[in-house]
Amino acid sequence: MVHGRVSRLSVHDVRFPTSLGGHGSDAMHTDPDYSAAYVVLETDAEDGLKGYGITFTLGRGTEVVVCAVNALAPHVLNKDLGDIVGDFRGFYRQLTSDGQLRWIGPEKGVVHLATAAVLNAVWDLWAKQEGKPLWKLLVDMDPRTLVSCIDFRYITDVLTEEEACEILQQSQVGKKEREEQMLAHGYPAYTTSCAWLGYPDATLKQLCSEALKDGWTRFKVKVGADLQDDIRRCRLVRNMIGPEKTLMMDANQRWDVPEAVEWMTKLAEFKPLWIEEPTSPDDILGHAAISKALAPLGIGVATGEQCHNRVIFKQLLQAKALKFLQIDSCRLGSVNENLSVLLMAKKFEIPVCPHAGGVGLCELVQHLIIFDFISVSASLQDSPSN
Ligand SMILES: C[C@H](O)[C@@H](O)[C@@H](O)[C@H](O)C(=O)O
Ligand SMILES: [Mg+2]
Repeated sequence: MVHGRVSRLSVHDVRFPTSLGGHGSDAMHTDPDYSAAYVVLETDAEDGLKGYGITFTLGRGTEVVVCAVNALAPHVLNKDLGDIVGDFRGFYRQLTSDGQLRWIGPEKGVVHLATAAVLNAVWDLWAKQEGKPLWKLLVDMDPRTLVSCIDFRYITDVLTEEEACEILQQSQVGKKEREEQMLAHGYPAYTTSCAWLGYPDATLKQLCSEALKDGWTRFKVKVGADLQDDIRRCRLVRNMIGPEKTLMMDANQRWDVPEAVEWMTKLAEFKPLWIEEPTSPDDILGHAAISKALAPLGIGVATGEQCHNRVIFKQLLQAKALKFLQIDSCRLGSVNENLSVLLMAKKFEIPVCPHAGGVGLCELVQHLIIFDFISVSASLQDSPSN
């Protein structure tokens, strides 16, 4: 039983100097300091449990998100946790509809990142009070309760509450076996850690050979800044991993649409499974054009880490603009909004491969993707997450 009144919300600006070693660097973020706006919720309950939630940020951006979290705090403080999760859709709607704060969103940008951090902390506290990891809390929840956490506003043309329930009902078959499979074998993953853009070739080689020794079979390489560099680096990695293992490429929004097609045509010889974020994350039709042009080369488009909200994901799916959908546990409005995107992806039969290249993201998103496999997609095909 969830209980307690929220008595304190604190938010910390946590930063790691990753830019010093070029860790996390890509064609657009050349000096990223992996950081987080880190929220802690306390209640007056005697169990002493706290809820921890983050949103991923980069360096100085963190101070802006911390401000936004503080601006949202009055919505949470002195609220009964039972009331919050008992009407989670209403609470999500309350946070995202704040009459003054929504002007600097709505449901996008800093204010949405802050919403994610706060709601991630609420979910964490709920799971802790139930004595379960988050994925298990979700897996054990009945479909009606699960969908009652989702705000369906703006997506009912594609997914209604009834349809969402049906999807969850249908996936009840084989759920127990899939849960056992996850507990025994875990979820397949890929690594990005070998090939950040700022790494010299020697580092790339060393990390790649270590990753191969550790048993990795899927590798993502950063591309997009300089074509000749990309050709050299992709050749190096492909030669090291051999023809059978999987290679993905990530351009972090560097290109215009025709440029993306041209550039990827030149990198096609390295047989990438996908090109991630080839262009602006807001350009739905641009992604669709790139998808269409690259399909004959066997290259899929992946995107989502900077996709603002469920509406953009809805349109990417409607426009057949992506072959791999990358949810982010901190960019969308926490579990609540991610649930709606997982269900839409299932409806369109698009595999979900979460984004996790940042501090804390792997830890968070594993809960969502394990839930997705057990309770929604029921498939591991084409779905490595990093
Ligand atoms: C700045 C970050 O490291 C990004 O480069 C990273 O999230 C990346 O896009 C990824 O897909 O992991
Ligand atoms: Mg990426």
